[in-house]
Amino acid sequence: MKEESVGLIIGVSIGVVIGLVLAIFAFFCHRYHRKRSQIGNSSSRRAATIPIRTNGADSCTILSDSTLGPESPIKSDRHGMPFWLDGFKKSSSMIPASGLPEYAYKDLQKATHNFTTVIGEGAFGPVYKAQMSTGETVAVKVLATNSKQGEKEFNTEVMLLGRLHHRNLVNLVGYCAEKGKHMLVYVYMSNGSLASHLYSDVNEALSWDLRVPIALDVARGLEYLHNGAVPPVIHRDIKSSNILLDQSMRARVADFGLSREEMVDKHAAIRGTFGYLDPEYISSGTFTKKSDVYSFGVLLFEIIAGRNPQQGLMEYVELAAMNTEGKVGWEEIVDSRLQGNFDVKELNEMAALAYKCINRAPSKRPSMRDIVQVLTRILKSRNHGSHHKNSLSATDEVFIDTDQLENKISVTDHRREESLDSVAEVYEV
Ligand SMILES: Nc1ncnc2c1ncn2[C@@H]1O[C@H](COP(=O)(O)OP(=O)(O)OP(=O)(O)O)[C@@H](O)[C@H]1O
Repeated sequence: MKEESVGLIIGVSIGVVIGLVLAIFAFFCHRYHRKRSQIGNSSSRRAATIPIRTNGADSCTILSDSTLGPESPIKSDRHGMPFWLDGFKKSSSMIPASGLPEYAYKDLQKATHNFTTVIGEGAFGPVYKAQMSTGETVAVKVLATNSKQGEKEFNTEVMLLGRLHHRNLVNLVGYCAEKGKHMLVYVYMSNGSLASHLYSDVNEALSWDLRVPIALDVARGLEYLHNGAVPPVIHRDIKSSNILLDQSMRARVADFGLSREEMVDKHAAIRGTFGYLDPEYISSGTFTKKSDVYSFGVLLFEIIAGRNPQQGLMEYVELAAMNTEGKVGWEEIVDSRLQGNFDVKELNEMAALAYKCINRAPSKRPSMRDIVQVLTRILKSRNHGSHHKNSLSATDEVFIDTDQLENKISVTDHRREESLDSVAEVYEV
């Protein structure tokens, strides 16, 4: 009996020990599997960082892989960084990211007759006209230097323009990053830059009738950048040589090498073009949408006067503004080549708008949306005759509070662009 109970106790003890071992094993197995599945989930949700602009202080949009979808072409390296941040070694990754096709070096070489068809030269490098074998004509900008800054601007253009589409922007149609060369391929603008029409002795003086629609085209391009693009874009270098004209003399905004989102960059060197720079930006180092508005105001005066802002245009404007004392008009600043061939009312309205844009206080400057509305109205009354009942005078403060409107009507960027377009279409009869 004694022996039997000892055996029973030993048996129970062994059973308990085995049970405990099994329980501990099962517990660790469970924990291990849970951890594995957590790792799996978190890596599939890990944020992919998509550089929107890599010029200067990088500004990024964070999208999760799940947002991108399982078939997302955007690949991250083991640190979760996109490949194309690493220079251009893996530039083909930019194709799906930018949505732009990559052109073959040899095709561009052939289309430009071995890079002999130069049509311009900018800070970025030479620009060539290229006749592709498909029949399309394009403009090819070749990055002249291998500097880091140049590469950054190349990256900026590809990433930025690849996602921006508007008929008043010079759309990027592709790029080439081959054989150590970096090239940007654009829609060809057969009438060259606005500057070449304002200042060239070869081209005839631009008629007044064309100047107002050109101003509206530029305003619409900028309005899209400020309010249609997600995230918004500030151009930072609005000037007449960055406005290009197509065969019907419709204008598009070009050159996004300096573009970036709104930012404070007190320590960075002032960038942009002398004569067009917002004084507030110079003193504070803060570049905002209103700094683009200032440059646009200078451009409007340049269009009116046919004078270069780098050669004292604004002093001339300030003198005229003092003389007018709000009563007379701006006739004295009009391009002398127009010799009376301009509409005085339109001129006064456009100059009054330009003067608002160059107000020293950014908060007193109109937004690009306001500007589009005013210029649209000017052209609308041109088409309807100057005695149109509902037309508004230049002195009326009619800037619509579109922010308030926006709160009421939630529209997608696309629809918003379309609705603005339909307002602006009015003059295109
Ligand atoms: N898409 C295009 N179609 C036709 N001509 C173009 C095109 N892009 C540029 N050009 C021509 O090449 C010139 C140089 O252009 P680019 O944008 O490189 O420099 P920029 O704007 O004149 O000067 P910067 O680089 O200093 O701003 C333009 O003035 C224009 O005459």
